[in-house]
Amino acid sequence: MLIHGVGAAGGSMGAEVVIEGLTKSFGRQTIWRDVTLTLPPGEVSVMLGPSGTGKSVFLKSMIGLLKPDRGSCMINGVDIVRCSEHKLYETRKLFGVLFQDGALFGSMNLYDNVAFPLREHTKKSETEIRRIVLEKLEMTGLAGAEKKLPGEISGGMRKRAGLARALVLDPEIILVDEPDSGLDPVRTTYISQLFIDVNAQIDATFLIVTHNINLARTVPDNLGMLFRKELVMFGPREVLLTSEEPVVKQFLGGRMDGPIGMSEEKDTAQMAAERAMFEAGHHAGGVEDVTGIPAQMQPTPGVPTRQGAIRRKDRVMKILHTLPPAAQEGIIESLSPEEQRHYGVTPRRAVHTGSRHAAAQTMPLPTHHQGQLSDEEIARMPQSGWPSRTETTDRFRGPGAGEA
Ligand SMILES: Nc1ncnc2c1ncn2[C@@H]1O[C@H](COP(=O)(O)OP(=O)(O)OP(=O)(O)O)[C@@H](O)[C@H]1O
Repeated sequence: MLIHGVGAAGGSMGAEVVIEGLTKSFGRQTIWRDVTLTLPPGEVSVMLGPSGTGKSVFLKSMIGLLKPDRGSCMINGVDIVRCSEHKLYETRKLFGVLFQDGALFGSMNLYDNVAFPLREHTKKSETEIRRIVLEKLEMTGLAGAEKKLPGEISGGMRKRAGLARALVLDPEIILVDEPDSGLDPVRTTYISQLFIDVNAQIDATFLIVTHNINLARTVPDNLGMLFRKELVMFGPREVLLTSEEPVVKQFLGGRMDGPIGMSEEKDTAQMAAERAMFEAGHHAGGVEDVTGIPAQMQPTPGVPTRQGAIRRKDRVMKILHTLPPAAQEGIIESLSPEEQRHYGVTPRRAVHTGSRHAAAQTMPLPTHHQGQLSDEEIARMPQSGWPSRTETTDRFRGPGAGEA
């Protein structure tokens, strides 16, 4: 998607979202409990989870459309769970939300749909509104489609129009509910590329909830997973993509072999019976040979560098020693030789095989490191070797393990 007329990422950076001990039930049914995680500013995070685990409820709780029973969700010093109606109204303006079908008004053309929040929430003149609407339509590849009604365009276009509308109030946080629903894999990749490009242009914090494994493996900086009413894990993408946690492994492989069953979770007897079947040779489905950490999607050439990705490098290097060995290795391998020197780390494997490294070799290397840590800060970073597997995986297990 070509992006014209939009400058380098400027203005404010995305907001950090700090969620602690968040619990939500409807009557006696607990949806999830004790969810603790931090969405780092300007980074892209994906929340995975089998159907019905409450991913949509989670998004709605973040914008105060649903009231959690316990816990807090802090954004710029405001707790969405407990703040006044007035504060909630103000804080909601920081969010851009892209609902599954774009949630457009069927009787309004795209121009009026995208202009709607500006007319509703600002006192801007129609001239100013026109400038903003056309800019956002251009950004989302919809220039020229202003007069179309939602019913006259494809599902992918409706989603992009929903995104254009989510962008008009300059959001600091963008929430996306199942962007791939109803889209083919190619269109899903295009919309993913658009998220990365928009993130690079406006540096907003993204949270995308999805079932889509491809998207989860290639788009975000951070991955989380909800299962059995809890946040199983949340952390840098490399942690989940190399995780041995059965539910994470099963989900990312799209396999039948594991704790997730046909409708909800399996009981022990069913799991054992199925295990025997898979061991006897029945194919568990999914993509078992696609494991490890694929290259992350990058902004389209010509689009500014992602400030969130730059900050993330320093952030993950600071917590590197707390991560499981396979994740550490993945992170170190994702750095250019210059960055490895800058952070004082070396890849463990001297000889690489596989497509990821081959791809990395053909990419132009940055001419200077992209992190922002001073030499002194790097000197103070714990580089105490490789921690033991048990020590580190425990940190990424269970609801208490939410720090990104
Ligand atoms: N307003 C509500 N009142 C009562 N129960 C609700 C309400 N909203 C959602 N639920 C219940 O919460 C659970 C989680 O729903 P949610 O839509 O968040 O799941 P999800 O993970 O987004 O699923 P999917 O991937 O299928 O969209 C479901 O059992 C649903 O019935």
